[in-house]
Amino acid sequence: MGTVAAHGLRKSFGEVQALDGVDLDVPDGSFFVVLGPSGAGKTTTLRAIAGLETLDGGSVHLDGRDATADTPAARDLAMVFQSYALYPRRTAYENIASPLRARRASSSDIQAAVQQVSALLHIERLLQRRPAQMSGGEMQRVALARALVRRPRAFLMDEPLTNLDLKLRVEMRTELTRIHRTLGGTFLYVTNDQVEALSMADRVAVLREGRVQQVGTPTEVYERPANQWVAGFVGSPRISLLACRAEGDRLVGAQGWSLPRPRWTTAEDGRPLLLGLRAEDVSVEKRGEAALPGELYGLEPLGDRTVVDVKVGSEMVKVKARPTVTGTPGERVSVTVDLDRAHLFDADTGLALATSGR
Ligand SMILES: Nc1ncnc2c1ncn2[C@@H]1O[C@H](COP(=O)(O)OP(=O)(O)OP(=O)(O)O)[C@@H](O)[C@H]1O
Repeated sequence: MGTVAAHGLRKSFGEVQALDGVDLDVPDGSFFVVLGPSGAGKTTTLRAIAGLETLDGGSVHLDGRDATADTPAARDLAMVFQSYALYPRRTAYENIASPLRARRASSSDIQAAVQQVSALLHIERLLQRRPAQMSGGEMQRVALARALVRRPRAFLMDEPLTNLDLKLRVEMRTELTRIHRTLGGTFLYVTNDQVEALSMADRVAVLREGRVQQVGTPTEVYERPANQWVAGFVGSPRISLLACRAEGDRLVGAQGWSLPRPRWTTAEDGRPLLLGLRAEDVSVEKRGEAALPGELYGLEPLGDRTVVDVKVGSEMVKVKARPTVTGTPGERVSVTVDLDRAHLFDADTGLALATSGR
């Protein structure tokens, strides 16, 4: 078993309210990612769960038992940090073996366990090297192996891929998902990288200023963001938000445009709203009924696609287009909107509007 539950975690550092009532329910065997920007409280949350931080309030339950007062060792959790924290004078083998030695396992058991985890991480050829003789990515694998070699209740991982170059990071994302599937333990992983969160997690909690904004599958968080902030934080290019209000069967933009009111929205007339458009749900290539008149502002070629910036009045809409798209700044264009995929937020509260039947 490996369920981790944190309820109402509160922690301040002087003036800074790092955790402001964090609730997390991490199911046994899940790959659970806490996603948030720098300073959101991700590390503090992990440290609190690990027992490394004294809390101002809240509780931590492990496998259903209150562990709030337990020592870090009694919690039986393994931490992996972005700094590898390997013993510099010991070989990779000795580093990986160290948690088992501390438990006085027999040397044949240690050898079998180190071999098994090294095969899983493809690091057999590194076992006799010391940290100074390894690359960052290799050290990261050894650090992971050291965490994985014992079977803790859960693994807590604090941005473990941050120090790797892009290629290795992409590789390690796939590796971690594979390792999770092979080992079947509970992974609680924190990151500020939405691609990591969306690609690896089976559940994501989005954290901002010490508060959980939304918990859901990656698809739910992306497709049905609970509020304007989550919509803006998750997704690249960033979602475009246009000020508007509902009037009868129309949606009327502050910049003078008007679109048919989406059938699914329950907004009352006149309330200030924000229309959220993801770059893949709009296009500049064709004209249609639901179109925003605009002016081409710039093109950002990204190889497999080009992001087109279109100015609609004084607001900007980002459009994902084919790499072959052409245009000159200043040119009049029209942005076609897939209204069934658009989002509406209350401009005052930032909350997503209740939808009917979507
Ligand atoms: N020991 C400390 N003393 C004072 N302030 C702290 C301490 N630890 C964290 N903080 C503050 O608490 C807030 C949350 O920090 P935390 O490290 O948990 O954020 P984070 O989401 O992990 O950020 P990052 O992605 O940059 O690591 C930040 O404002 C940080 O400056």
